[in-house]
Amino acid sequence: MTAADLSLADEVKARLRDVQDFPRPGIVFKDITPLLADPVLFGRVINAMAAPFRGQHITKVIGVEARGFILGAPVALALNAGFVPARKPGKLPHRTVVERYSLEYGSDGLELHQDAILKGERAIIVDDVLATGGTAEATAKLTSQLGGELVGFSFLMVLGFLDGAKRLGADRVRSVITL
Ligand SMILES: O=P(O)(O)OC[C@H]1O[C@H](OP(=O)(O)OP(=O)(O)O)[C@H](O)[C@@H]1O
Ligand SMILES: Nc1ncnc2[nH]cnc12
Repeated sequence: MTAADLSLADEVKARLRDVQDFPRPGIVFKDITPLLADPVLFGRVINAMAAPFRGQHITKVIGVEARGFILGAPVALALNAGFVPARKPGKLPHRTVVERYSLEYGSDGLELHQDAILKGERAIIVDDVLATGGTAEATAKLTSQLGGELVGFSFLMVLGFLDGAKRLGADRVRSVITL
């Protein structure tokens, strides 16, 4: 880690807002909206999330609804890759593949369009938070079902105490900060 990375991590940590007991009692919710409102910091975060995957011939970036859209679309542009939305059930209009999963505060489902990723395409998954890893694991399963080659995961933050990285394979997980 360089000195510049260290100061970015510190700035990101300083700009997150902790909201106690949201959306359930006992959860400390990491609110990224103060960071998104700062265009300079937002731009530096996107650059840092794309950096580990530059030169790796990524052709698709999959962003997970909803906060993963905000980060995933600019990361896709930074990597000169296409953007693929992984959406909550019933939102995508064309034929889909579906996975259900549980997360830190509930359970849900995700879908990809069947033609969103071609066989052998090199893809990464982008999201704001890695908590239990349920969401990212479901997205990885969808990518594999379509025949994509999942190169890795890029998160803004990893909640290290929840062990999600182990579930995904720690060597494939990159993040700007770990909490
Ligand atoms: O690692 P996990 O335990 O699966 O949790 C991480 C997921 O939880 C949040 O999404 P949420 O479903 O709350 O959706 P949102 O982005 O629409 O708020 C977050 O944006 C990740 O996608
Ligand atoms: N603690 C948390 N804060 C924000 N987003 C989350 N997604 C899962 N857990 C979260």
